Amino acid sequence: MDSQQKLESVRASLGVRPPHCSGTCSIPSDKLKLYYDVDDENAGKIDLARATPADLEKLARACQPATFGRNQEDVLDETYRKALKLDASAFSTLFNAESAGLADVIRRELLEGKNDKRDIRLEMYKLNIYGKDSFFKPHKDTPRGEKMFGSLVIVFPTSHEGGEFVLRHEGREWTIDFAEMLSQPSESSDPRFGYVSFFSDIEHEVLLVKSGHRVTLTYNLYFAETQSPVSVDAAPAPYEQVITEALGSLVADPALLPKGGYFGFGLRHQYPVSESTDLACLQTCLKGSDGALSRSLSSLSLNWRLCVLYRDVGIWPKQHYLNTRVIDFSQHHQVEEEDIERLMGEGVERVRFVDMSGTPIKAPERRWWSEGDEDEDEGAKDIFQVTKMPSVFGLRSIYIAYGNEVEMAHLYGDLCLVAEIPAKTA
Ligand SMILES: O=C(O)CCC(=O)C(=O)O
Ligand SMILES: [Fe+2]
Repeated sequence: MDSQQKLESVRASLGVRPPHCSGTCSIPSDKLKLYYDVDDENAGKIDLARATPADLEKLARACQPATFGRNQEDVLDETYRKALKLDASAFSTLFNAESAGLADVIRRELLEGKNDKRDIRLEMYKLNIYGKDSFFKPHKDTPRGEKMFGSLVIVFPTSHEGGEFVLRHEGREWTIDFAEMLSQPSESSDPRFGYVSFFSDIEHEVLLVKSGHRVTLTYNLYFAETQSPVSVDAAPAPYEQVITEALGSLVADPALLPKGGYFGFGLRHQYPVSESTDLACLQTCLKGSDGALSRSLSSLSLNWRLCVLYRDVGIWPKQHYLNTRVIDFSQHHQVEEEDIERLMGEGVERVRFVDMSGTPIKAPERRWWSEGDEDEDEGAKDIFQVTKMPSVFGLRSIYIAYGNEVEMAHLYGDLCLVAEIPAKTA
C-alpha cells in the first residue's frame, strides 16, 4: 500500500458505525400505565398497552403545544413542530427505561467497545403526543451540559400510522418505522415498546403522523459524573481494531511527516461547548468513532488532545491557530496580530498546514507575495489533516439553529483532535 492508500483506509475505518441504535422490547403490561395530573379537569390514568382512542384524546387534551428552540429563542411554530407535550412534573409512570434494560442496550450498542462499561444516567425529559398531522422537522437535541452525549426516545404501542423517525449524518440517512415494527406479531404475550437512542448532535426528524396517536417519552443521556473513562479489562470493539491497524500503518509510513508534527482530525460529532469549557474535560466524553479514534491513538502510544482550530486569523498574513478554549472572536471585526495571543490565552499554538511529505501548503495569494520568504511561518508547528478539520470563528457562528429547546449555556461546537507524530529516525 502506498501512503495515499494508507490514508484512505484510515478515513474509511472512521466512518463505519451508525450513530444510533433502535429496536423493540417486551415489557410487563403494568409498566405501561401512566398517571397524569395537570389540573382538576385534566387528570387521569391511561394504559398505554391497550389505550382506546377516547383515552388518548383525553390525554391529548391535558397536554400543551410543544415548543422548540430556534435561533436562541423558545418558539411555538406549528409549521416546524406540531405536537403536544407533558412536562415530567405532570405525570408519573411505572415505566423505567433503566429497569427495562435500556441502559445496557445503549452501553452495548451505541457506546460499545471500551466505553460499554461506563456508567450512564438516563434523565426522563418529556412525554410527547403526535396526533393526526403532527410532526417535528429536522433538529438536533439541545446539549444540557458537557456530560450529555445522547438522547433516547421510547415509542409506546398506541395505534398509529406514519410518524417515522428519520436520522441523518454525514450524507447518510436511516428511517425507523415504529408503527410498522410494533404492529408485527411478537413471540411474547407481553406488550412491546420501540426505542431509538442516538448521539444528540445527530439531526433527526419525526415524519407526519397519518392516523392515530403516536405517544413517546424522551430522555437525555449523560455520562455519570465520577467515572474513570475506560475500564481496563474491556476489549476494544472489532471496528476499533481496524482503526488502530489502519492508523498504525499510516503513522509508521516513512514518507509521512518525516520531520514529525501533528496529525489533525476533524471530530465527526459535535460537542457542547461554552467560553468556559476546558476541552480536556470533553476528552472523556467522546462519542462513537471519535472515542474509538482517541482510544486507538492511545493504544499506539501517541499523545493527543482536543482543540479548536481558528483558520485565517489576523490581518495579513493570516495565520492558523489551535487553542484549548473556545474564544468568541465574532465581536472583533479585525484582530491585530499582537492581540491574538492575548485573546486566545495560554493554550494557543500557531500551526501551518503541510502535505503528507511535510511540505507547507500555501494559499495562492501567499505564494505570490512571499516567494522565498519563510519567516512568517517560523515557530509554527506542522500539521497534516488526516480528515478535514473544521474551523470556528466565534460562539455566534456555532449556535444551533434548530434545537428541541433553548439553552444558552452550551452550544454545539465543531472540534478537532491533534495527535503528536514523532520525527522519523532514519
Ligand atoms: O417524540 C419523538 O419521536 C422525538 C421527539 C424529539 O426529537 C424531541 O423531543 O427532541
Ligand atoms: Fe429531538
